[in-house]
Amino acid sequence: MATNVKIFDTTLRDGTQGEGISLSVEDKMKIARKLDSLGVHYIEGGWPGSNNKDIEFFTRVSELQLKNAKVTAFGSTRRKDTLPENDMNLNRILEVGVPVATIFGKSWDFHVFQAIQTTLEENLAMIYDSVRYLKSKGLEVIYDAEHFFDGFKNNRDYALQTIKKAEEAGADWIVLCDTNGGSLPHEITEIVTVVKQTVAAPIGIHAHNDCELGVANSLAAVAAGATQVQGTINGYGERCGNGNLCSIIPNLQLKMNYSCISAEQLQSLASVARYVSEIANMHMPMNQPYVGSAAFAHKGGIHVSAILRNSSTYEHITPELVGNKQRVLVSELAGQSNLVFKAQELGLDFDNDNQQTKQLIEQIKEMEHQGYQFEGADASLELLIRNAYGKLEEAFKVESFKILMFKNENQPVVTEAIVKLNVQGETVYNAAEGNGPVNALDNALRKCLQQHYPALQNIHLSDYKVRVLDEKDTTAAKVRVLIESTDFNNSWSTVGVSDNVIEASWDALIDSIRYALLGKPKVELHVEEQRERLGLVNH
Ligand SMILES: CC(=O)SCCNC(=O)CCNC(=O)[C@H](O)C(C)(C)COP(=O)(O)OP(=O)(O)OC[C@H]1O[C@@H](n2cnc3c(N)ncnc32)[C@H](O)[C@@H]1OP(=O)(O)O
Ligand SMILES: CC(=O)C(=O)O
Repeated sequence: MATNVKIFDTTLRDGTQGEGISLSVEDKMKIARKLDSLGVHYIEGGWPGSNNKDIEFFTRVSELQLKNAKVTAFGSTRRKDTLPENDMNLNRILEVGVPVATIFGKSWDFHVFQAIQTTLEENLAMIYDSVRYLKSKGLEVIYDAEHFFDGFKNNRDYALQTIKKAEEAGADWIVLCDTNGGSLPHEITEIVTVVKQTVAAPIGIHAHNDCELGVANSLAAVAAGATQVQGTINGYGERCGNGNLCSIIPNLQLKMNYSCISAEQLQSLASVARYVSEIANMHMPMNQPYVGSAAFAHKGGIHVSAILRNSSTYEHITPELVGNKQRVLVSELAGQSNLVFKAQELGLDFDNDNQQTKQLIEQIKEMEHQGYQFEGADASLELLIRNAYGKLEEAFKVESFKILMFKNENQPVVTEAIVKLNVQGETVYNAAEGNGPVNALDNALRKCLQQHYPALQNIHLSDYKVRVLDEKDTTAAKVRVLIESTDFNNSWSTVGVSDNVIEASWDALIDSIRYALLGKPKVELHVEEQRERLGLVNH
């Protein structure tokens, strides 16, 4: 039977020590609920001795009625030369009413002298007294041996004495911390093996990522006998972060045959990772292993050709096991197989030997050479594919557009756009103002189309990015514009390229609206409505 490994999540404590991350109480509550449904065993909610926000989280967390996780509060061992019952940090842990306390103490003699400036004996007493005090109050106590690996390398005997003190005082877990993240996997293996022979309490690992080894070191510790892993979602945390649970959990479970969470819970991993990144307002790297949007995205034509035959040729696991999915990108590196895959996704039927497919691939490669980028503009790509195979019914044709901008001194700039379209045989002409040229064009375009296509009112632009393609030409440089649009249920991206930023924006905008109108029938106006629109109604 698979050995159980307990997952201790410290996103809400060590995760918030990462630069740029600040979570409100409400954010912490939302993340705690997600972590609980993911099935982690411990949620470290914060340090009640540090701030009122964390205290409020602990007082409110019972509202969540968590099903799987125990909530734990963090703190340090008592201050030097005091009694534990007089120590504010320890008492705050008791006051917030958690069932589990996680306290850290010093294992590195260098830190005892330099950071807390006391004697080796007093540090041992601080560890013993603090664990004992919390145990005497009935709490489960997790003892985090800060800098254990550095301490072991510097003074092995003393480092081992510190954890023996914690065990003697009744600690339920001894967690070995690679606090500075400087250890290598083989060192972790050797040291955890020695610790296993020295203490009987269950061992945990808390590995920082400063050598990009947070995950590898956590796995090495488990292989050497640790049965608790502390880490964070997406690896957030102090400096370079903590061991990333989004990689540690699937590695333990899918590669090493340990059991952490259920197979069903594992399938929510990618969505938990994205959810936490949204709440933390941290960009999620697309190439993040297991859970990133590119973790199973195939770009090279050789790869796509093979995965069409068998996905395992270029995928180390089935993406759905962690709630992710396979994607195929089309770019200048594509072969015909990439297009065949895309076409199948769109429900279009064509094969490799088709002459049109070959021409379309050439067209895409040439356009990418000119500066287009289709892997970030799925909707423009779909329009191109549909057009090439005669499956694109155009809702409208553009006849012309014009932009006027004027500024009087001390007055804001006024921008007006005039757009002329042919909407299935009918010429439509409209003008609109906007807070810039792209906004004015968008408004005029909608005015032309809205009456025939009411669905447009639910569609808006959610992002607009401009990238200069050849900086050396400065203001005359070619630019690529990427527009993201949404109708609240779906979002799609389109691209335009030109040496005129307005034209590039217009092309991306037109693609966005065309895509939005795919498959939408034109609503015919009654004679009265047409007369009203043309201003021929007598009021
Ligand atoms: C490895 C880790 O990630 S540990 C967690 C680190 N996280 C944080 O520090 C975030 C929260 N911290 C805080 O809010 C504050 O630092 C507090 C409230 C804990 C302490 O604030 P202050 O009392 O102003 O102390 P300050 O932060 O300046 O210095 C740390 C103090 O803790 C003491 N200390 C450090 N580690 C320990 C320990 N394991 N046991 C006991 N005391 C400790 C230091 O000796 C120092 O006290 P001193 O100045 O009397 O020698
Ligand atoms: C306890 C902790 O956060 C560390 O040692 O890194």
